Parts: sequence; structure tokens; C-alpha cells
Amino acid sequence: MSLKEQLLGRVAEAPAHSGNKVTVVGVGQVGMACAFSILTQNVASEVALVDVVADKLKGEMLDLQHGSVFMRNARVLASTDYAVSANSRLCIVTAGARQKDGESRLDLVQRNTDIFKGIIPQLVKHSPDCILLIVSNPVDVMTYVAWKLSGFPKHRVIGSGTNLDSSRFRVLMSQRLNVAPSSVHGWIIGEHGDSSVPVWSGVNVAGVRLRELNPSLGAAEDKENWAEVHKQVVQSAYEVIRLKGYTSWAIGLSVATLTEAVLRNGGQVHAVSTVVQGYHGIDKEVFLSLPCVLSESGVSHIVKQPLTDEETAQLKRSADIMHEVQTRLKM
Ligand SMILES: NC(=O)C1=CN([C@@H]2O[C@H](COP(=O)(O)OP(=O)(O)OC[C@H]3O[C@@H](n4cnc5c(N)ncnc54)[C@H](O)[C@@H]3O)[C@@H](O)[C@H]2O)C=CC1
Ligand SMILES: CC(=O)C(=O)O
Repeated sequence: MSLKEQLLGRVAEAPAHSGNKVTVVGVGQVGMACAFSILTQNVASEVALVDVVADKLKGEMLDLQHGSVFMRNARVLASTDYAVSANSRLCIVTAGARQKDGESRLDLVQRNTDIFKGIIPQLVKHSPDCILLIVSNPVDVMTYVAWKLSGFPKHRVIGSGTNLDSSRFRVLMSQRLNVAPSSVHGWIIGEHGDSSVPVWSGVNVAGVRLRELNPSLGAAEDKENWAEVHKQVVQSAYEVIRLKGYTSWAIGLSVATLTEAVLRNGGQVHAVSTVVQGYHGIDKEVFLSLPCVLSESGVSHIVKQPLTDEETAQLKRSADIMHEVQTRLKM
């Protein structure tokens, strides 16, 4: 009898999978920030990592495994073979090229589309019932690409979208108001990127709409120049990339929150990228962020947010830009 058999009397076979397995494809700065946030916040107890660089992948896996005791014994797996991702409830894709200093997200689109052709069919093969959560940029177009490559229904393909931009918006407003970011309510919708749309008409603290206090909030004639806050949101990624080369922690935390929303099936509302055709007069088949109710089946509902004419016009501009980029894609 082995030591193990002497120690442990078998009663029943334990299930091979946890039931809340998450796969992260791409173990670069963003993928690892996502995995670390998910593991340290105990969002999932089983995380599989996939990348094409075998040594880096194994190094990241071992480093995380060595901390398992501090993460409620979470299981961390890794392989260049997608079989490791089998039976995932959620697959997060962070693989691909990132912006260099001065490059826009849209500059990455064809490179990352070509990379997705090797990734998405593999994830679908091993986890045919999963939710896909796309992070690679330009995230709205890459979510469209993943949707097309996967053949999944639209509710099961989500882009991390403007959940991050909305967080940046709330943080920046909170600094002006000296109130905690979580107590300042405001949404950025549309493109995760240069044409994102701040919903100034809905910004509030404790239900007090700031536009009722300052009717020109966010407008050019505003003496307090709150529009500058949105400009800073748009510039945030460029600034962080200029300073440290990439962004990672905020997107990792944002993705962990979205992952939790899906796995817990609690009906949380987040601004994520989804098919917006038919909303706010958009007639094009594009992904953009709107506030969505998240469940274990992905996006269950889109919140029909009242928007001003100006906000609607800006959202339609985002849709036109996405559509124009999509028409040039070689899929
Ligand atoms: N949606 C968002 O809010 C954000 C998106 N991003 C995007 O996330 C992506 C990743 O950024 P970083 O992690 O900083 O880049 P990185 O260069 O640090 O990591 C990219 C990883 O992808 C892997 N990879 C490349 N081709 C692959 C393939 N065919 N299969 C599997 N893995 C592959 C690389 O080996 C590398 O480990 C970029 O597109 C970036 O723009 C970054 C921050 C925020
Ligand atoms: C890089 C990027 O998309 C971001 O940090 O917003």
C-alpha cells in the first residue's frame, strides 16, 4: 500500500472539474493581471492559462501555483495545448499585439484578427458551452471577430468594453468631488477607445444628477470644464502606456469583476461590448458598450438608457467607425 493509500480511505471519486473553471488566453501583462485578480479575489477556483510561449507560460503557472495556499487552494493549470481549457465556463482572450507608444487601438486590428483565427476555434472545440470574454484590442471589433469565428449566439460573446473607461470616469470625477469612486455613478458607453461616449445626462451622486446643479456639465460652455474629465479618460491608456509601456492592473480588476458577474449569475449591470444593432437607432451589426445585465448565460438584457440627442449622435458615430473598420477586415 502506498503512503497515500495508507493515509486516505477512498469513499467516492471527486469531480475532475470545479464547475467554475476559467481560461485565460495570453499570459502577457493583461492576461496575468486578469488571472491574478480572479485568483486573489477567489472568483474562480480553477484557472487554465494558454499561450504560445511555453517557458513563460510554465513560469507563470509555477509562480501562481506556489501561492495557491494564499488563494484558497485554487488550481492553476497551463499548456500551449488548448485541451487544458476543456470544460471552462468562461474563456478570457487577452492574446495578441498591444499598442506601442502613440499607436491607436484600431491600428492592431488585422494583426489580432489573424491571431484570433488560431485561438477562437480551439476554445470553442474544448468548451462549446462557454462564454467568451474578449479583452484584446481593439476590443469592440475583436469581439465581433470572435463572435463570427465562434458561431456562438450573441449573448455568449462579450467584450470587456467600457467597464474600464467607466471606472476611470468615476475615479476622475471622485477626485474632483472628494467622494469615493464607488459613490460617483457615471457611465461611459460606445467604443472602448477614442470615440467613447460619456453619459453626462445620467451622472449622479446619491441620485442627485449633477446636470441639475450645473446644466452645462460636460458641454463646451461649462465654466468648470467637466468635459476635461472625459478627455482624460480617453487619454488614460495613452498616458499609462507612455509611462510604463502597457496598462494592466485596472483592466485585470475590471475583468475579474465581469468574471464574477457571470459566474455568480447575480444580475450585475456593467458597461460591456455587445451587439447594439436595434438600440439607440443603430442599424449596423457592430459591438459597442451599453449597460448590460450579466448572467451565467452572458448578456441577458441591455439597459435602455435614456440618452440626449448629442449622446445618441456620438454613439452612432462610434458605430459608424466600428462598421467601417469591419468592412476592411480580412477574416
Ligand atoms: N480591452 C482593454 O481594456 C484592454 C486591452 N488590452 C489589450 O490586451 C492585449 C494584450 O496586451 P498585453 O498583455 O499588454 O500584451 P503582451 O504583449 O504583454 O501579451 C500578449 C500575450 O499574447 C500572447 N500571444 C500572442 N499570440 C498568441 C497566440 N496566437 N496564442 C496565444 N497567445 C498568444 C503572447 O505570447 C503574449 O504572452 C493587447 O491587444 C492590448 O491592447 C490592454 C489593456 C486594456
Ligand atoms: C490599452 C487599453 O485599451 C486601455 O488600457 O484602455
